[in-house]
Amino acid sequence: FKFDRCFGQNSTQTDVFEEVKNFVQSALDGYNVSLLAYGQTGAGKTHTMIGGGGDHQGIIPRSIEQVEKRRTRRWEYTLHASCLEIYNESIRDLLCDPKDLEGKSYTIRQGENGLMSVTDLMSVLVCTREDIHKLMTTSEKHRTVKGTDMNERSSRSHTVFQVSIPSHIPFSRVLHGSLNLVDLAGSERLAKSNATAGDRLKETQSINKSLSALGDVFTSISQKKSHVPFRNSKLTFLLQPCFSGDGKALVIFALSPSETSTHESLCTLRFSSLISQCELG
Ligand SMILES: Nc1ncnc2c1ncn2[C@@H]1O[C@H](COP(=O)(O)OP(=O)(O)OP(=O)(O)O)[C@@H](O)[C@H]1O
Repeated sequence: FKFDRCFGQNSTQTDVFEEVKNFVQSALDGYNVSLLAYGQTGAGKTHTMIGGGGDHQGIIPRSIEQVEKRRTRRWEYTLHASCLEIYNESIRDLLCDPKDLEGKSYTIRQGENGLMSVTDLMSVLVCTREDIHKLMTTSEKHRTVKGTDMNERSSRSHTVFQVSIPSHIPFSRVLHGSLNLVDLAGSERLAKSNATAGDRLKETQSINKSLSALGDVFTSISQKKSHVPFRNSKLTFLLQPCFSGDGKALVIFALSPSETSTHESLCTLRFSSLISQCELG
């Protein structure tokens, strides 16, 4: 397998972030940028994307901060953030109090400019570091996490942080870039997480189906097919602008060092191999 970069056990999130810094900033130049964390349960996707406090902040808070920092007096832009999860192929607003979800209908719509929007989704203006932290705390509180044999706080959904960035270049046009930071649900086999019955089984089947739809999209792109099946899952439909046209995508693969995870690690590496063959626009 060939990688762009490999980080070992002693790497810090700062090492990883140094690599992605310039990438996320291209959202300011009008690109639809997505950064996804992929891997089996417990491998460290959420740790990488969300992280903890202080020096242990993950990629999501660092990226939003990084983009916010580039504001100059000549280059005006605003950051509007929203956060959703895709659970059993349904969208939930993670910034909305669960008590207030009744009557809301979350549907993905494609605008005339090709960009996606989700109806009824809450969007907040982000101006300061405190705004980012508030956003992270609220969404963390509302995410669907359950204990499995592999991770006592396993994410059972795909979490998508979206930042839309309309920016006005003086005497020029308005750009509509976006940053989509995605913490994917685990890619493990059913038996591995012992999710073999009830709700947990349904969740895992739904996760596997949508990850397989993501794989189908990358297979079609790598084979330069005229039809790419974006509409086969909510996740791929939502991220369509990032995987075509003015899109940019970067995937971080999280691997478990344990020998018992060899099968899952190989599957993850095969997926990474497929993605490295894709050319976007
Ligand atoms: N690089 C790391 N350094 C320290 N702790 C880590 C690291 N990676 C993961 N962990 C810890 O391992 C546990 C599992 O990690 P995490 O929740 O990020 O996995 P995940 O891949 O998101 O799993 P799931 O798909 O089940 O949500 C957590 O307690 C996390 O803090």
